[in-house]
Amino acid sequence: MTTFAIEAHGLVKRYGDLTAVAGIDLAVPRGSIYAMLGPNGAGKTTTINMLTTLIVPTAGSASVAGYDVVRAANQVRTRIGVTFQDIVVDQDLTGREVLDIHGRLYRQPTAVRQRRISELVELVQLTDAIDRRVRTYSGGMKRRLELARGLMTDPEILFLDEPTQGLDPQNRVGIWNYIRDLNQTRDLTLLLTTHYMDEAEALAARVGIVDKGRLVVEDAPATLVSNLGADVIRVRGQGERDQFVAHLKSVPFVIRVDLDTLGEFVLVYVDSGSRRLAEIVASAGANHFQIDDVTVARPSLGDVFLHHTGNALRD
Ligand SMILES: Nc1ncnc2c1ncn2[C@@H]1O[C@H](COP(=O)(O)OP(=O)(O)OP(=O)(O)O)[C@@H](O)[C@H]1O
Repeated sequence: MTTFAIEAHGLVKRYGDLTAVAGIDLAVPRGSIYAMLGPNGAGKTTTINMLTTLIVPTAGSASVAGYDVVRAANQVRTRIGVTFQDIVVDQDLTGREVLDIHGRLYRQPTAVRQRRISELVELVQLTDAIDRRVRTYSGGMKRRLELARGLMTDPEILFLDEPTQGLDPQNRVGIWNYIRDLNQTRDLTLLLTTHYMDEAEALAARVGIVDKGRLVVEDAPATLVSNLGADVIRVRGQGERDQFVAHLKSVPFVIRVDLDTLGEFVLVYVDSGSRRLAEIVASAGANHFQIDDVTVARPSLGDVFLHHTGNALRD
């Protein structure tokens, strides 16, 4: 048994001239939660589709649960669960029928299917709704049913493509709790994609930031953030901005300087915002930059994304 549930080396997917995934390396330890964070079109779904054997890589290799995703695709399939971004089930079916059909696809005997369904329905709290048509479910209930479907075959590894897309905050937190529970109580490895920074931060031991088909940086969320600096001073104003920025870059306690995507704010990463604020304000004045607005905050994963890609993380 390898220590990694998911491994990828130089994974590439091209569609004609378009490179959807441009060489991704991954090593996700067994029993951990890994989040791929990136904007729409970054290549997250394509990566998941390769890892779950739905599409064949153009180049590179990957193994899931110790099996090669191309040469041993069937072995991989019996060890994973997948939940998709969109509800893929026929909405005229009842929740129970959806789960039952999924079990049949995997040739589970009737008794096993029935046992799994009653266990999972309780787990995702759909007991009262399980015999209703999926069409009548709320968005949160459909997601929970998707989770249950992904778990029908008792997978070692669960892939979740944007598990809380389109849900309200309360439902999102509910799904997060299920995901955490699954990870802790069943030692399930989870790989999820998201473009919500709070989701990656709340759930994942490690976050890989994906942009334009590449993994630009990967680490524990707290490490990614603290590498930027303890605090970020955001400054908006008018005048000699370039001169101000050039000066900041020469100040010893300034760890990094970025501009936000609109070029509106100068982001000054420092060791201590409260201690350095007065000096930053003074140096703006000395460099002919008149401050309109200044705030001090802890950096976020959004700042990490901006720093590494030059873009804001947006839908
Ligand atoms: N079957 C396909 N044929 C052609 N291009 C594709 C195909 N699938 C994906 N792409 C392109 O590959 C790129 C990556 O898409 P992908 O869906 O993997 O991104 P993503 O990060 O999952 O985005 P989202 O958050 O919107 O799901 C996009 O430019 C997309 O248009």
